[in-house]
Amino acid sequence: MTGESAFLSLLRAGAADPAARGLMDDVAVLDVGGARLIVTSDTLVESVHFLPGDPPETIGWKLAAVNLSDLAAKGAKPVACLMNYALSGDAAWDAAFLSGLQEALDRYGMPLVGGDTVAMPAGAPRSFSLTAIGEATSEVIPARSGAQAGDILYVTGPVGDAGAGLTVLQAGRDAPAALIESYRRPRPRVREGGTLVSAVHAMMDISDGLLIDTARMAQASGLAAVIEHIPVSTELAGLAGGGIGALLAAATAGDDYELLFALPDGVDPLVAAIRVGRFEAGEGLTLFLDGASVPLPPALGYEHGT
Ligand SMILES: Nc1ncnc2c1ncn2[C@@H]1O[C@H](COP(=O)(O)OP(=O)(O)O)[C@@H](O)[C@H]1O
Ligand SMILES: Cc1ncc(C[n+]2csc(CCOP(=O)(O)OP(=O)(O)O)c2C)c(N)n1
Ligand SMILES: [Mg+2]
Repeated sequence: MTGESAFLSLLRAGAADPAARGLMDDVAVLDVGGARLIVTSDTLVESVHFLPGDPPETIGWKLAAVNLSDLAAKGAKPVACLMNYALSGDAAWDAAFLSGLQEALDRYGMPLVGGDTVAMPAGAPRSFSLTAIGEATSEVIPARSGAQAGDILYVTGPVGDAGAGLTVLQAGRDAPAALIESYRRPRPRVREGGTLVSAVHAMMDISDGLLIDTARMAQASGLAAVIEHIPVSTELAGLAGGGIGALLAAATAGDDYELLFALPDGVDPLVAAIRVGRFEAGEGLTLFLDGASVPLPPALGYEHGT
């Protein structure tokens, strides 16, 4: 057994506590003393989630942002966080990391209240984890599994900018600053999640790619999903064009941190959102662009260990 999804299947077999939501959601939901806490944890690893040469401020920012994005996907209000930090061996680097982290924590109102610090063996890649705690803002906390046949699927913004930013950085080429910024400093949609939470049937964030995350929402909801539009920014279209290869790259690169949500047909999203598809009875994911069926790419998105 290799790979993230196979390992998660093993974990799911033992995830009986309702707080775990079957390990099929972005977060755990804990009922504690009448309050409902939303808890999530994500890790960033050098050369896996960020480039060794990325500015340390941006890595600190990103560690907070990817966790805040999971809170946003449940409409949760950030409460506090804990960080597990591996010293980089360079005090100035560590201080710069913390300044970027603090900027994000201040921006989104999520104080750091604890954690742990270690040193790694020489030569080990940098690695950092953060556990974010939020407070539910709605009676029903949207899961990935609540989409209904006939629902319309939306995203809160275009996809593929971060993936393109990574590609140009890896190639050492020049790129529009907006693409690099999307890769290094994702903006979690905390405000939008709070607005959407009471209206949506299902919601999650897009970390691994529009196609794979839509397929996950469809599977969790016991439905088929049809993607009819892959929205890209003008910066990305200017760099990569609007051909099918560029669109599929944008829909599978991941690192988008936009919200993906299902709303009943005819309901106004109330936030800036782009319609990308719909749910219907059945199972699986299909792509239908410009009136023509498009074969799915071999990889629908990012999966660790594959
Ligand atoms: N090592 C682990 N131990 C326990 N639960 C895990 C582990 N890795 C992932 N999960 C759980 O599996 C589910 C899916 O994880 P993931 O795809 O990483 O979610 P997300 O993209 O929202 O971070 C979540 O409920 C997460 O908490
Ligand atoms: C250097 C580098 N290579 C590749 C990627 C692409 N990438 C790595 S992990 C990932 C998915 C998101 O990370 P993950 O740990 O799966 O977060 P989660 O889905 O658990 O929120 C993507 C798109 C990257 N961000 N940086
Ligand atoms: Mg995760």
